Amino acid sequence: MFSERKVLLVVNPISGNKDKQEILLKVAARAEEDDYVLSIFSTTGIDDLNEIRELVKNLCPSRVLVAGGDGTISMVAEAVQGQEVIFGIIPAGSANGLSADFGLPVSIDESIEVAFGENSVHIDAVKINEDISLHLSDIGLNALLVKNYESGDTRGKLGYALEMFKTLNEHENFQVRITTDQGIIETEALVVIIANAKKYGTGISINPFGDMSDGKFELVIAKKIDFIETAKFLTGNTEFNHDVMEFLSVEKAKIECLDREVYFQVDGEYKGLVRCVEAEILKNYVTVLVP
Ligand SMILES: Nc1ncnc2c1ncn2[C@@H]1O[C@H](COP(=O)(O)OP(=O)(O)OP(=O)(O)O)[C@@H](O)[C@H]1O
Repeated sequence: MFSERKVLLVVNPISGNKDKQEILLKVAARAEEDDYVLSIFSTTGIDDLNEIRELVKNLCPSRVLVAGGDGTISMVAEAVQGQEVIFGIIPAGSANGLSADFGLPVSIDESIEVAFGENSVHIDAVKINEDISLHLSDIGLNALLVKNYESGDTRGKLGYALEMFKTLNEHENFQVRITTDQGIIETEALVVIIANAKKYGTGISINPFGDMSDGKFELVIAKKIDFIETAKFLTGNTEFNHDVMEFLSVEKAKIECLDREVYFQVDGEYKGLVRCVEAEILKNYVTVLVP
């Protein structure tokens, strides 16, 4: 039987290069106010998924709150999936793309208010090979940027900006074959994005059709760098030149890189080089507290 009054807070101590003390103190105060028994789990970066899964099974909290970036949020969503909990987010990463897509407030006080509130939505996830993505994953240019960022010395938005120059120089297009129930596309690509959501944490809206609860995900295929099409993206225009950009809304896809292995990232976590990814929607994956 799940207790109504237990809350687990999962904190990533290193995300976004931010001290989490204020969050811990404020969540503790709010939990006490609302008569919740609070437990805290601090991630280590090693086997967190299994440890949190076990902890949630044993503790039976009714709410699990996460203070971290997108990688931590996705990992905890996977850990609590299938268990009877609702999921609250206190944005504490460097980019916080997922939180932006949910329209979550950026201030700690307001996000704690939402995380202890009653308003929730079911959201889908995308299973990509063995990984779970709630937000945006991709192969190609952006995944190389994530790889460079992870191995760089500077965290936060400045870190991304510094690595962008290096990444644009290093990147090469690749040949890809994409098989869906809408047919087969074979093309050269700069990046293929598997998008459950709309925006990267930088605020760039990459998928104007994104809806995390619609039972589908989008494939965004950018074939080359084109400033006019990029400007259209940024201004929310959805009429694209199909020689440059292609969108598909699907439940399942197979993406094969034909000429070489390509960089792959899931919700901001670099996963290595891949030759093939298979993606499938998992409908109503978790329940998330929203404003
Ligand atoms: N205690 C820890 N020490 C080192 N790495 C950790 C620790 N806890 C979690 N991690 C790593 O943090 C990553 C997830 O970070 P997350 O996406 O939440 O934040 P972020 O916004 O990416 O933060 P940043 O942008 O500063 O990396 C995972 O790779 C995970 O292995």
